Amino acid sequence: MFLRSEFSNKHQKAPHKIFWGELKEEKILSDYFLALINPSPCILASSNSLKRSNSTTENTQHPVLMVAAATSTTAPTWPSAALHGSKPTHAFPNNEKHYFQLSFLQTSNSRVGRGEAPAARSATKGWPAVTFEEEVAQIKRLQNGSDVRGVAIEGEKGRIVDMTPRAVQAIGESFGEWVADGVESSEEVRISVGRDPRISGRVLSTALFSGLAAVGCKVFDMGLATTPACYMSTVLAPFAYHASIMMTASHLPYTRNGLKFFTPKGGLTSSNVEEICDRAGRKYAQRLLSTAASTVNPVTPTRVTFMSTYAQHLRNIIKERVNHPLHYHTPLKGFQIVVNAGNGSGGFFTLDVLEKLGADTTGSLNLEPDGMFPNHIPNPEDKVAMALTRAAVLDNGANLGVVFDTDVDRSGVVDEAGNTINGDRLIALMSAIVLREYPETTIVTDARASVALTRFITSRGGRHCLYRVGYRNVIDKGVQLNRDGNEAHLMMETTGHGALKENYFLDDGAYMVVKIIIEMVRMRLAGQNEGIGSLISEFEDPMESVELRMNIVSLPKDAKSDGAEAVETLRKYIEEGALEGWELDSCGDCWVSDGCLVDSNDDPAAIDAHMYRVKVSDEVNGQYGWIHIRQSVHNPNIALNMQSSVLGGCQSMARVLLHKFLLPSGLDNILDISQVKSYAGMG
Ligand SMILES: O=P(O)(O)OC[C@H]1O[C@H](O)[C@H](O)[C@@H](O)[C@@H]1O
Repeated sequence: MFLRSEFSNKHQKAPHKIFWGELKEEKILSDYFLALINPSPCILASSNSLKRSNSTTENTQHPVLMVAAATSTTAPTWPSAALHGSKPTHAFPNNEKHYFQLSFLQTSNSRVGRGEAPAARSATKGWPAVTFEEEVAQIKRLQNGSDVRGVAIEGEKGRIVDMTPRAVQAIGESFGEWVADGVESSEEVRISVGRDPRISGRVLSTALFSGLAAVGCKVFDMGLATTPACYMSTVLAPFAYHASIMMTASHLPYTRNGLKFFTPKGGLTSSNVEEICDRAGRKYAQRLLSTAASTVNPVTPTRVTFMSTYAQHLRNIIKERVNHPLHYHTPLKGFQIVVNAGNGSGGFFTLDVLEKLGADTTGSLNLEPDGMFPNHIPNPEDKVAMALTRAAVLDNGANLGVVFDTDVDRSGVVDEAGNTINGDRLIALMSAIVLREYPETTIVTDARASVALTRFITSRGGRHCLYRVGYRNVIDKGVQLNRDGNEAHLMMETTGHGALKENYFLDDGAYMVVKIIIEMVRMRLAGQNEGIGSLISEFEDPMESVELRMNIVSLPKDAKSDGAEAVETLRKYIEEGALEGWELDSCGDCWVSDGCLVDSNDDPAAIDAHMYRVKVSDEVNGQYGWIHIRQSVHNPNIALNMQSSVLGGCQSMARVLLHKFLLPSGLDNILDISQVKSYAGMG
């Protein structure tokens, strides 16, 4: 009898799917292995050799099949040296009973993956059936809010490859069907695909093309592209595709990859993506459990050079809005703008937008796409990225520095004095620009924004709506406010994601920069020479601002529900008055003037992660800070953000959290609270 279960490998500190087996005959085991690995070369290692040769197994391009002796005293000794490039052979003493745990740890560039050996499984007599639901769940777990994200190549300790070509193919098929369902006419469904420079992009996009083509879609390959460009390919003539997919994992490590989906109506919502992943999971599982071999059939998509049309579109916006009285076609003449693309997809902005408009871009950094991101993570929240850009601006005496994330849906800037403008400060800058154009408009942000930002917005006549973390939540809230008659022109997350009503409500880092550049030129034309940073000179940073994480240490399948329970438990503690001076923020109809949020408003989108913001006061200072607790979108952890207007305020909040909540509630059994302990000075 064989059992199969999830299990945490203590050496790898990560969950792995395992096969538990009691094996009597050499033949069965070796047949199973041969069928499973054939024809790919693989490494076969015992748990001991794996322990000893971790580096070997992690660096290899071959799948690793781990064979760990479990409880048996007669467990076989596998060759301690890993076998490369050949099928494993091992003589088992006949007619002896052996107990094994078999686990696929990692795969790459391989036709064999965890859960991807259908023929082998069904052909192996007596081997346990893999449950359909489990395989569906694997694909469903790739959903990350409104995106798909997963590990595409080996390299991360404790993470298995789950974004495999077959998974991507199945998602492509179900997205193609989903799009076709929404197309009224009988015309052929046309879908474009772009990607960032990640090294897994080429192989995975081949799988995506194949999936889309398999359900009858005509596929257009944009090659290296940006996320906003993918959306724009659905609206700009003559392209106007029915839909588009951007393959990217944004600022995540080079090992990850992901998908973002668009139709002319905008980005898909979390529930759309859930539906697509559910459908894809069924396809994937059916295929996996059938005896028929399944392969990724290569198709040749039509290659399009959309990025040059998109760059021209951005140039036209700048030309038209600046409307330069002397040189209409080169409105950026006389400006030096340094771009740091972080070796992601943003380099085009320097060459095809700024230089063609007359800007000097000397001093720009990391423009060459490189899917290993050798210099730093392309991310405007990254300290190195911002510091290098600041240095480049100051060294070159530039007027502006621009930092893009990998796929250019986020950006940050540096003003000519070297002030870095990201997070809340970027929202303040954009608010100043937008409120000039649309007085009294509502600005929607996530609830990690500072009280000072609310003050900044309201003092300029605007209204501030704080909403749930997650850029789609923020954007959807803005869409809903407009639909309900509350004009909201700017929706921005503190991560740098931002959308404008005038730009299709599209999450678009390039458009933010376009707006800032237009304002910079406009200011100079109006005789204001202080530079863009002067628009936020009154903005105050919070006295203290901290983010801590608590990893959820339960089994992966329980992590989501355990995370939700932890967050909900804090809510109950606060509602019951267990934490003196702590009060849940609430904002009734959801737009407010003085900054508050409880995540109880599940309109327009269903709650994808539990989160609350809590106001914190004491007798001496009155209300001095807030704490925001939430489930992470990407990883099994709880994020804690705190801000305080008094020195030591964040530490005192951390202490209360530790002693009045985490320890008494017993949540320290499912959460790793070491960061909180150490911040509270107790670690
Ligand atoms: O939950 P975390 O790991 O902190 O990530 C949260 C962030 O994830 C992505 O980057 C989304 O694009 C953001 O909208 C979100 O704020």
